This record gives sequence, C-alpha cells and structure tokens, in this order.
Amino acid sequence: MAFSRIHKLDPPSRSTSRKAAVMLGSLLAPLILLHILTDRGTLPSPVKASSDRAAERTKRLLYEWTAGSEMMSYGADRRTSGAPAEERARTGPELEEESLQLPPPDLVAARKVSPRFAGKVSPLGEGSKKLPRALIIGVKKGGTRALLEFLRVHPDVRAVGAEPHFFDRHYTNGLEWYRELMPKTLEGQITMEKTPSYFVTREAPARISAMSRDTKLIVVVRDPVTRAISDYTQTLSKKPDIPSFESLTFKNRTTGLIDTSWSAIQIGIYAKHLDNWLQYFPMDQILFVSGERLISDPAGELGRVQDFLGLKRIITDKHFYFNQTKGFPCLKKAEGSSKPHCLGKTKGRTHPNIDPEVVQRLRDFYRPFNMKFYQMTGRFFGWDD
Ligand SMILES: Nc1ncnc2c1ncn2[C@@H]1O[C@H](COP(=O)(O)OS(=O)(=O)O)[C@@H](OP(=O)(O)O)[C@H]1O
Repeated sequence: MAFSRIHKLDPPSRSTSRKAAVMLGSLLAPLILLHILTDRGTLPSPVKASSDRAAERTKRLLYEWTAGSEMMSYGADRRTSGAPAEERARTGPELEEESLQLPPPDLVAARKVSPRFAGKVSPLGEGSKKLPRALIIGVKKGGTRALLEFLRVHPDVRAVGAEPHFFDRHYTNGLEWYRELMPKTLEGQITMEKTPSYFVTREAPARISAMSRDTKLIVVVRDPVTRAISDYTQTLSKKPDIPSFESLTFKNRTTGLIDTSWSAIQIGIYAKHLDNWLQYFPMDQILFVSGERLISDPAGELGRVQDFLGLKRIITDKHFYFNQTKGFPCLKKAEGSSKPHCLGKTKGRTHPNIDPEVVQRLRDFYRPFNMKFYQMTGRFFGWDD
C-alpha cells in the first residue's frame, strides 16, 4: 500500500506526531461540541426522559407511517379488518404513496435524515424545529404531492416529505411529537406538511385551530369525478380483485341512487367538507389550488401559492418543463439536486375506462355541490362545462 510504504521510508518523529495530534484535537473539539449541542440535543434536561420516549415513539411510528392518505369516511373510520371484500374496497387501503422514501428509523433518531425527507439541511444543523405555519390539507388525489414537491424548491419553504397524519391518526401523541417530525428552520423560513385526509376529518379544523388560529391552509381541488376515479385506480392497483367502479358507485344501479357513503364519492363533496372548516377558519386563510391548472400551468398556480404564503415569487416558469413520457410537468431541478425530477410512478396512473353513463350520472350528482363550492370560494373551477 503506497501510504504504509511512505511511513516506512520516512517515519515522523514522536514530537511531530504529538504536535499533530494536539492540533487535530484542538481543531475537532469545538466542532464535536457544536455537533452535540446543535444536532443531538443531549444537553442535560429534566424533560430528556420524556423526549427520549417521544423519540422512541417517533421511531416506531416512522415504521408504521403509511406516508399516504387514507380513504376516511367523513367523521367515521369505516375500516374493519373483517369487512367483506366490497366493504374493504370501499374504505380503501391503509397505505399510499408507497414510492415515497422514508429514512430508516435509526437514521431519524440520529438526525441523519436525508435532505429529500427533511428539506434543506444546513451543514451545521442550524435552526430549530417549529410547528407548521401552513398545511396542505387536501384533497386526496388532488395533486397535493406535486404542489409540495414544487413548493420545496423555494428556499424559504421547509417541509416534511412524508405525510405525518397528526391531526387525524396521531393526535394523541401531542404537539411535541409533531414538532419533532419537522425539519429545522431558520428565521423567515416556513415549515409545512401535507396530509390530504385532513380535509375530510371532522376533528381536524378544531385541532389545527387549537395549534394556531393563524395556520394557513391550502386545498388542492380537482374535478370530483376524475378524483373519484383516481382514488379508485389507486385502490385497484393494490387490490385488483375489488368490484368495478360502476358497481361501487351505486347503492342501487336500477334507481341510480349514488352511494355517498363510499369515500371515493364522499371526498368530492367539497362544499360540505369546507363548511366544517369555515366554522374555525376565515375564508381568507384558506387557499384553493386548481389541480387541473397545477398540471396545465404549474408556475401560475405556484405564483398564487407563494403570494398566499407571503413568499417572494421565486418559483416561476423557469423551474418547470413538460415531460412528454410522463405526460406531466416536472421540475428542471429538484430541491437539493441539480437533476430533473418528475413525480413517481404512483402519480399519473392510467385510469380504467368507466361507463360514460355512470360518469354522466356522477357529473349530475356533483353539479349542485360544485356550484355551491364555486360560490363559497369565489372561484370557478370549470368542472361542469
Ligand atoms: N406534475 C405532476 N406529476 C404527476 N402527477 C401530478 C402532477 N401534477 C398533478 N398530478 C396529479 O396528482 C395526482 C395525485 O394526487 P396526490 O398527490 O394529491 O395524491 S395523494 O392523495 O397524495 O395520493 C395524480 O393523479 P392520477 O393521475 O390519478 O394518478 C396526478 O394527476
């Protein structure tokens, strides 16, 4: 080995080695101390035992995280393991966004979290973890992942990559647990997360308001009929044996009675869900992003979102290109990378062909709810043309 040969030929004197060791030690000591103080959080503290427990719980939950949105019935979780096949198909899978890379729990515990998961990490781990000031609360299959990925390009946005599901599934873990999941932010940076099931969780508005009444809320909405088909397509990809979309849509196909208890249908009654949020938040604290325009004009929608969040308009047309193979806009450079980035294969799935009569029946069903929604939001989304 070249290195050992040099040693043999020209061994350093003992005093030279000692001097070098002392110099190296004095250089490394402050860095190690800084690392301990800023990154590991091992300062003696009376709350250490409980924060250790919280870290343990975080570790465990990261394993359990589905990183996706569950098909939750409004106000009631209808998932039952012993439910018949059709019922399980209706309530949908526990897991989603399976392509999202979660770091192994030991890395999370050591805070060596990949930049993709934790957002922009400064080399010295400066900043502190804060509760989110803005949330993408829905809707499932609306384009929430695309919006978050695009927003993360902004230097003043730091976001959790996975879906924390705090305000629906893990609320009893407490706000400290939630805060611990957040990436560190510097002064002026906004902490964000996205969990699309919040929009249809009855308790979420009160819980979020209890965290902070000033929380900014973003909802990506999409034509409820296409959204329902997208939702069904996702379930089908995991459970190919489920009944057809057409049969799940109706309580009674002959009478044409729609099954509004099927979460794929129910999530799309946006006006009804929004009503619940308006009991706790004023309209000007909620931004509605068009899922359709997020695809046809991502920079335009991102402009509105940046304004809403009080951010400088940094994300512009220059950040996107249309990927013909994917059929969607992609980022020229992903956050923390110099490479182009499209969303994974679970985004932009091919939908099955649905009987046009059933589609029309659903259009008729949603029309009055859509009209109400346009009226409430003051924005015409054009789903009923
Ligand atoms: N840029 C880009 N690339 C890929 N996909 C895009 C993009 N913008 C929006 N979309 C649409 O996002 C749909 C998935 O929505 P969500 O990310 O909200 O889904 S989830 O609820 O988190 O599972 C997904 O739905 P499907 O097409 O049905 O798969 C896409 O249509």
